[in-house]
Amino acid sequence: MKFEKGFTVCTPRSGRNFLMSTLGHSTNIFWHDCAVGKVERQKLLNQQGCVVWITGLSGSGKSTLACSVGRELHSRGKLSYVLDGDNLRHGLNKNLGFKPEERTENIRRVGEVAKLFADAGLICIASLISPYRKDRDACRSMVPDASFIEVFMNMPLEVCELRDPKGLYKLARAGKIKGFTGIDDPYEPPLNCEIEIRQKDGICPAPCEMAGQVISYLDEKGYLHAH
Ligand SMILES: Nc1ncnc2c1ncn2[C@@H]1O[C@H](COP(=O)(O)OS(=O)(=O)O)[C@@H](OP(=O)(O)O)[C@H]1O
Ligand SMILES: Nc1ncnc2c1ncn2[C@@H]1O[C@H](COP(=O)(O)OP(=O)(O)O)[C@@H](O)[C@H]1O
Repeated sequence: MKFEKGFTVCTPRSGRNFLMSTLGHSTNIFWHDCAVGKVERQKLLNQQGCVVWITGLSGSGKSTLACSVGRELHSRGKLSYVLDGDNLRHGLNKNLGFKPEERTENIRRVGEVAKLFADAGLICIASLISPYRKDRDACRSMVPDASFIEVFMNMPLEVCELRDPKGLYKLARAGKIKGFTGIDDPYEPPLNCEIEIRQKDGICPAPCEMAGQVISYLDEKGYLHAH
């Protein structure tokens, strides 16, 4: 019997029903449910698991915002975890470079990890350039119940380039880094983000102000309490 796309209910000799599936390169794999589910974990933590996905150019302030939000949530007794693109490339994603298909795989993996953290009941804050719209949209569609909150760091390239804390724009302009986002690799701004952080009268909001914008959104949408 077909259950849903890719899944078949099978009843082996034990008599217990399993969902058997074929996904990607994996065949004959089974989904095992556990007694404690997301709802119970969320009650324990008094919060709703979700993914706050911060996207923007290098130097736009993604990591700064991610850490400020994490600190503010911690001070309110809420459990969060930051998945930072640069940091994950030191471990989980160290076999990936910056070719388009490698960035796509980078985003896919982080999307899957973020989905697990959200299922664990945490407020998962992912901060990656994630320059391609289709990759971000794929992550959005992985997370259930519309609990994917896309935050666009809408900082002009000139501001990011002026900051250049790691000297990477300088290297990219000198042709010493190829395929640098915003210079010779595209950044596709979101069309449907939940939150946009931008300059006001040519001034970037302070980190605590940017974090306040995200925290207010989470509070208004009920993520900071169990339902
Ligand atoms: N070619 C190229 N383009 C953009 N960025 C580069 C590149 N090479 C190295 N770096 C450094 O890698 C950090 C971005 O990693 P991400 O995993 O967030 O990138 S991506 O989402 O896969 O595009 C990025 O960190 P942030 O400055 O924090 O964004 C850079 O430090
Ligand atoms: N709101 C802000 N106002 C002024 N400077 C900022 C702000 N946010 C970040 N910065 C500075 O900009 C630089 C890049 O920030 P960072 O968080 O590392 O960006 P990203 O993670 O997008 O590369 C850092 O030097 C940081 O101190």
